[in-house]
Amino acid sequence: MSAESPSTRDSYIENSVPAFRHREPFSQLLEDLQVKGWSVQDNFFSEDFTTELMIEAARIQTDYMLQAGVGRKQDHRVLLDVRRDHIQWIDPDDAAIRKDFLNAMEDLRVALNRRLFLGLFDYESHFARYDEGAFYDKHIDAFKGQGSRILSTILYLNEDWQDGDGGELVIYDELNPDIEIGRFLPKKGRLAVFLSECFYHEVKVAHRTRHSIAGWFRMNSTTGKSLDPDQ
Ligand SMILES: O=C(O)CCC(=O)C(=O)O
Ligand SMILES: [Fe+2]
Repeated sequence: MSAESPSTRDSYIENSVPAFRHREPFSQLLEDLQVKGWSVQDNFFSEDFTTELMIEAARIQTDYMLQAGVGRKQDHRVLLDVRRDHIQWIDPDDAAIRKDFLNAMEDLRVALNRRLFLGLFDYESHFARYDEGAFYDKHIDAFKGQGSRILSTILYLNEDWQDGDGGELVIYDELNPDIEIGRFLPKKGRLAVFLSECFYHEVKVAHRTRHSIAGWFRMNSTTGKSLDPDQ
């Protein structure tokens, strides 16, 4: 008998493009998170699946994208000296490959809760495009005890990304955010995951257009008095 969850098996078989390359897609990622709180995996999804997502990313026209901002809800501001990417949120009602992506991340959410008891409640995500010259200064995705974002994910979609193309994700040490602990090119199929409250990170200036899907697994911060909407 296989130990995998039924939902993983279902999405492996039923998606038009299978999301995962094999039947134990999460084990290394879960182990890394348990040991060090972050993980970078190459070829996390099947090649065809990532290609479909890249085609989708390239189709989004600038008119339908937002200049990304900083802060949530009423604190939201566009600060061009801090970040320069354009984004488009993925909607739970979206169809086709976007839906398949959300389903695959739902499988990951269930696996994370089962293995690591993270209590992840939902997932919000957006396509992001960094044009030549765009960057995102060093920042943290959630402040301790304040945010509902628990785990950050970024899937990179860029074919043939070379050293000189810039746009690296830099991750800083949890205890001493002055120390760089990892630097990763945004290569097609690479997935970066880290605890949102623990790791400062930054996107270096991109020297060509850089596509990705950034997302956050969240806990449920809705209380009887106030609703905690996504985005
Ligand atoms: O694209 C990346 O490598 C990181 C993006 C990021 O840090 C964010 O959107 O919060
Ligand atoms: Fe971030």
